[in-house]
Amino acid sequence: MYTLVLLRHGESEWNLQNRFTGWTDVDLTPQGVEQAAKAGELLQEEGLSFDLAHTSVLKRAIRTLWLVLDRMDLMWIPVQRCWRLNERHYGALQGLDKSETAARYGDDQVLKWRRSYDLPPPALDYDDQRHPRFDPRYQGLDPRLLPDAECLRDTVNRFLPYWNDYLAPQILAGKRLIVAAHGNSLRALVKYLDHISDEEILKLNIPTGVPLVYRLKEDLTPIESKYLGDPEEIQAAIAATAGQGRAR
Ligand SMILES: O=C(O)[C@H](O)COP(=O)(O)O
Repeated sequence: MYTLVLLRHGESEWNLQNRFTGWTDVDLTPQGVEQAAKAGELLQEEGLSFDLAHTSVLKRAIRTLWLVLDRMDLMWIPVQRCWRLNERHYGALQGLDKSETAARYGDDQVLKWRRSYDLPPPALDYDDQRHPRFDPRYQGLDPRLLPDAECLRDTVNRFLPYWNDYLAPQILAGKRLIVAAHGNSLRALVKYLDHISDEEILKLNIPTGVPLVYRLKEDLTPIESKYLGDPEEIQAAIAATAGQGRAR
């Protein structure tokens, strides 16, 4: 049996402001910092440890990982960062207030943009200065790989090569991994691992800063998965995440 830990970053500045974030590189709030340290504590209390860590190239996930590893006295383990673990690209919605967007386009439309498998949000303009092609961290990549908006299917497709090339082989080699990433890049992984249907994935919300522990069989199919922490608080955090896209 293998163990794999997934962790969405702690609360970010734009989570707090309820704005679509995607590839925008915002930092953690003080509460997000606290959530990350608490996640480290919970992981340690659970008796877990790690050999390798993976994260995106966005600072809310990187800092969350730092705080977890610091809390666990594991700052020395190798960390691999990759754009393939980034949040789903939210296209032209990035920066907009989620509730205001729902008031304008309707709750149902925003739910589809946030949670459907195959409906991408409106794309960022190719010449928009926020387009990833202008960001130095993506300079070495084939520009055709860079998204201007993604539906979850697109995120699954860019995430899977990372699973196949790094995560799965490392787990099979006996390495204990933690993956600190984002609400929708982790939905992509959970969908893949748990074989969640395109319809059911609409209902999956992952809260900030709560470790999700998977136990996997030898063939990497899940035996079980569970969040660490107080079940009521976790349910409330999941419901709050789901509710962010409704008009007030
Ligand atoms: O990119 C974002 O706005 C959040 O990290 C995830 O947002 P969502 O829960 O609205 O998909």
